[in-house]
Amino acid sequence: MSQKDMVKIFDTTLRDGEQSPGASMTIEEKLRIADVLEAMRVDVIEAGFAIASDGDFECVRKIADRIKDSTICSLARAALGDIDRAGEALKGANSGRIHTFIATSPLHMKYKLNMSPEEVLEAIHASVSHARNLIDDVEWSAEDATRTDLDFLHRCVDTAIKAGATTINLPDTVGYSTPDEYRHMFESVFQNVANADKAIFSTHCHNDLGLAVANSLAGLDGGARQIECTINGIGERAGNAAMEEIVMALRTRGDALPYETNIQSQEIMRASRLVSTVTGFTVQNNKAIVGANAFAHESGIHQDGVLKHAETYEIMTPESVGVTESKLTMGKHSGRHAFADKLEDLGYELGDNAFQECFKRFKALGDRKKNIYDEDIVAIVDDQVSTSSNRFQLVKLNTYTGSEGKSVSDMIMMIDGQEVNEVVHGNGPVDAAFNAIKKMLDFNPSLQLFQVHAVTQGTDAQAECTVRLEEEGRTVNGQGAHEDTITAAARAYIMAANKLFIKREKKALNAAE
Ligand SMILES: CC(=O)SCCNC(=O)CCNC(=O)[C@H](O)C(C)(C)COP(=O)(O)OP(=O)(O)OC[C@H]1O[C@@H](n2cnc3c(N)ncnc32)[C@H](O)[C@@H]1OP(=O)(O)O
Ligand SMILES: CC(C)C(=O)C(=O)O
Ligand SMILES: [Mg+2]
Repeated sequence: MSQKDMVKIFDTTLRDGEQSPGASMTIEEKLRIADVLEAMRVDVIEAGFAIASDGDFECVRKIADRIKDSTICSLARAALGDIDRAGEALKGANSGRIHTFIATSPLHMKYKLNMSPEEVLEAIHASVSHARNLIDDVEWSAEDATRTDLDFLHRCVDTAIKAGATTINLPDTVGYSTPDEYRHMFESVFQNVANADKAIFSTHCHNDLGLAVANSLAGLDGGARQIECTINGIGERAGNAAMEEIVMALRTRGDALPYETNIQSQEIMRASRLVSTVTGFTVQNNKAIVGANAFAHESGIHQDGVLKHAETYEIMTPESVGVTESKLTMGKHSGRHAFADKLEDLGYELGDNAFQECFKRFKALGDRKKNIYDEDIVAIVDDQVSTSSNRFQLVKLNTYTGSEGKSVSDMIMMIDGQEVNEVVHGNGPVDAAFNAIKKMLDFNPSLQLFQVHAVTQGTDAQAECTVRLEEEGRTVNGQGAHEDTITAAARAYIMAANKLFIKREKKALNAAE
């Protein structure tokens, strides 16, 4: 039997999440998100704030009619009209909840509500009792609980429970609290409110200081058994506690956090992508659990570790959150183990020398290029493999060019094991490079084709060049790849030259026989 306490997950992506500036969602989009939340087995879905608009009312109504496995909830101020509207929208729900709230901090009571503490207590009693007359499941929230005087908070909670609230939520509305303070607030309420055991207590933390998840978990230690959160942590200002972080913290650190949720964590990625698409809020790459880099490794030491045993650098499996597999991102920090693994994936089997040469070129490319794609590695390997045993090889090329005057090519080539250097002019950098090769090899074939394309996207993409040369009726093609287009062109030309010389030699041999 499990020793862990169950914690309800109350998702407010469709209510507090939608309060993020720019995150408005259509009814159809909200229905799609509600479907995914139900599939994740979220306990409570806060579908909207029914009084806010006819559209919000319709959203709550339609979600209540459609979703059968999760409790559907609507927010309502401490106002009878709000509560009636919420009750109306929830009529079709299998399991409905009215969530009514009022601010309890001195600041909010004085400046925003213009109400005395006694008036707020009366409003709590009136609103919760009214809601209980409409529905059995009533949640009451003390808005700005963390800046509320504790003695007054005890009285408010006591009043709400006496009036029939079944869930008591103590939000850190402005993300002001620290974990110790937040835990202590719950402990204080449990110690000072006689009937506290009659309700389930809930956390609702905002992320203004980046503490929303830590505070929510501290709330569990204080006795809360429901957490309010949103997918991707969206919500008012800096957002709410992120559901995926809470769920995976509880799952991964069950040893330190003895709580369980009903959430099907393999649905997390699907939910995250849907919310991101619908709201247009991209998830930052380094976002915990759902960021593009959450299961990606670029540095060689980490890649080596993950290849040998994933747990060296992964504290949860990618599959557990719905990611197919971890990603070994190839880049300048990668090492030989990861490069060998990538080559195997791409179907290459290289000998030792070719491997070392390709790895050297890959590292050099990594120094110049931000993202290295599979296509880049294929281009390097194909280029290297097809040129490594050739008589003529490019060692170094510098070109000097501009909008005026001739271009200059300063090239070193290896010709039959000897380095040869030429500095040659041309009409543009490619012409200068080709002239240098012609001079060093003392030949003058006709250029029939010169074609360049980018291997991947971006201005730092490698160029792949094709050159076709013709000499005395013999035609050959050469290819070359490099992040410097002129170098790629020179490599292609030299490859074609190698083929042409082989053909020449064959012809001479045939003639001699
Ligand atoms: C912490 C939170 O996330 S709270 C939820 C915040 N979400 C939203 O506000 C989104 C939806 N809101 C809305 O559509 C609108 O604000 C409505 C429909 C609720 C109200 O609109 P309006 O009647 O035009 O009022 P407005 O928004 O300008 O002001 C809010 C009023 O509600 C009062 N109020 C605020 N909270 C509460 C409360 N919990 N209980 C009772 N009254 C409240 C304010 O004091 C103010 O009253 P006043 O008009 O007497 O000064
Ligand atoms: C309405 C309440 C629960 C809220 O969103 C908050 O206090 O942040
Ligand atoms: Mg909130």
